Amino acid sequence: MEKQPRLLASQLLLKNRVFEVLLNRVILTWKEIPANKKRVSGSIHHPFKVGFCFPKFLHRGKGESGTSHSVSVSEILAVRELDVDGGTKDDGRWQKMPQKLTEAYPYAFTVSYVERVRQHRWRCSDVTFHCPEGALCQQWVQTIREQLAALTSRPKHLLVYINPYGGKQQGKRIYEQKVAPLFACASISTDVIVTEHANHARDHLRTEAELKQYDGVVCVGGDGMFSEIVHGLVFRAQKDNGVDQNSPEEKLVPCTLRIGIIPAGSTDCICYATVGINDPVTSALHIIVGDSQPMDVCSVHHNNTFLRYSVSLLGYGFYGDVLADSVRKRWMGPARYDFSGFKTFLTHHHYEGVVSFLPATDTLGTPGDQTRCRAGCFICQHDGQLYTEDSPEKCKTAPDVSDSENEGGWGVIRGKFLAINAASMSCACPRSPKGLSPAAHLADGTTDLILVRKCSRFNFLRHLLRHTSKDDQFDMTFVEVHRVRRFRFTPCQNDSELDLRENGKQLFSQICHPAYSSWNCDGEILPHAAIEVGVHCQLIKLFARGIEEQSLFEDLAHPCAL
Ligand SMILES: CCCCCCCCCCCCC/C=C/[C@@H](O)[C@H](COP(=O)(O)O)NC(C)=O
Ligand SMILES: Nc1ncnc2c1ncn2[C@@H]1O[C@H](COP(=O)(O)OP(=O)(O)O)[C@@H](O)[C@H]1O
Ligand SMILES: [Ca+2]
Repeated sequence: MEKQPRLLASQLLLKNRVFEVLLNRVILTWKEIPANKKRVSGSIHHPFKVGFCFPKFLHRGKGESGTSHSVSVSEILAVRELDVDGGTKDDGRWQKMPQKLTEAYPYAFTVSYVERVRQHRWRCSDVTFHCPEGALCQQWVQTIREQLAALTSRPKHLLVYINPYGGKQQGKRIYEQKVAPLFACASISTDVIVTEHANHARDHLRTEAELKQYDGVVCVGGDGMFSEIVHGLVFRAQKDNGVDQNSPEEKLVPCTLRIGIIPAGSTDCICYATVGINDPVTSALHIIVGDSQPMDVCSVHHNNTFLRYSVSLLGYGFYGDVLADSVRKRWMGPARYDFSGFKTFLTHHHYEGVVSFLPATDTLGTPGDQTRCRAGCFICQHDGQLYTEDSPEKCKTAPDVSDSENEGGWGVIRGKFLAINAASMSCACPRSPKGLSPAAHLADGTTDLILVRKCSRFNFLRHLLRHTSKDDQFDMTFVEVHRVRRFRFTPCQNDSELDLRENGKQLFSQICHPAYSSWNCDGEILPHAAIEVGVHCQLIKLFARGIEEQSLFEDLAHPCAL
């Protein structure tokens, strides 16, 4: 690999120890100089001469050197000059010989950067380097600033919506205390709107917001609030491009503005599944460094009329009933889902209907894969397509699409279901870290259709519990899963119920066993049970990068090992 040209190299003071500090186009490194190799030690003679020289790395071998740190330039948040003790800092001339090491380094600058701590959590760390000369200090600050200015993917101006009532009603406090200071540190300017009612953010984005001036939209809230932002932005993109949302077959125009999620809701599965953790500071840092993660969006129609978009879960039966029951219990906060979940489990209703679906036969992955959608996912980079122009030989073992009996053909399944779930991403969340469909992809243009047929309470409990353990929740006789591009659902009444009704026991039947459930669409109840769903590959983009592999971020945390 070609070596990156050096931009700056100096010996600077950090916490009273001398470090070799090096900046090239991609990385800032600082490495302690062992006492025996220091050119400057406790008694100082010519501390200023070290400034502009370009010394070789003094030590490469292990054990010989002191501590060494590196940070990728793309993960530096800001740099600022520090106003250190003015006593020794005058017009550039020295009044007297400095007695202490620190006196010989009277200028300083601080670099704020992303530090990875455990479990995908990011923090903002500061390191302050002391310089012997003001000019050198300024040169460092200016060079790093120029490097940061050249990073074009970073947002400069953001539109922020805060739902003050999401989750535990902490949205405003979380933004003001944890996020706003970081945006200010990174010189990001913001226009902040605290929502006053449901759909405030959606309607503002649909009509009023002057989107051209922004580099992104930030959503402080939960999955429901994120859904509002998606609806506003997707509607706006279609309106501006003359696309009719009501046509289920229409190809939608992608949104150009990226969306950042500061988690402050109840489930926060979209944040969790795209970042790996629900942590406001981590999310703010992903926004600042200008990450980009494309995501699929499902459109939901009823009788050729547009109903809603879904990004995470479309659930009929169990998850629909949980949501319907929890709506009136919002006062309980996030615990409402546990309460309603338990209650719905006990009622154990099943629903009859017909599911028809267009299988995604030409994709690289399957729902049973052990591989996971992670940062830089290979499958998502190819839009989930099996054949790409640049790699026709890549997938020789895959079935020949033209021979497949499913080509253009729809599968049809009629049955009695406890749950019908369509997960267009894993839906990982703190409740289920692997999610509803662990192998689903964020941006492959498909959704995983999970059909849970009528079974005993005991078996359904086993299935639910497997969402929280290593065991495969799909490996059960009453569960099947299909990776699909489109699907339809038509409810129908159970024959046995019709019999009951004909026998004049309607009331009993309706109370004990309602014919219809409702669809939970990213936390919203849909007004119709009969729906048609299509996946729109990579319709939106998030300020995220997907979940980082543990080993990858360990390497990045110690890039000297690379
Ligand atoms: C007995 C043990 C049961 C464990 C089952 C664990 C499965 C959990 C899978 C949850 C998948 C959640 C998908 C996300 C849905 C959100 O869009 C929605 C709305 O979230 P919000 O209120 O806006 O944060 N939340 C719910 C629970 O429907
Ligand atoms: N100011 C507001 N007052 C009442 N409801 C709001 C307000 N702003 C947003 N909402 C709605 O609150 C619902 C829940 O918000 P969300 O942030 O997802 O929290 P949670 O995860 O707790 O459900 C969303 O459907 C959103 O439309
Ligand atoms: Ca997908």
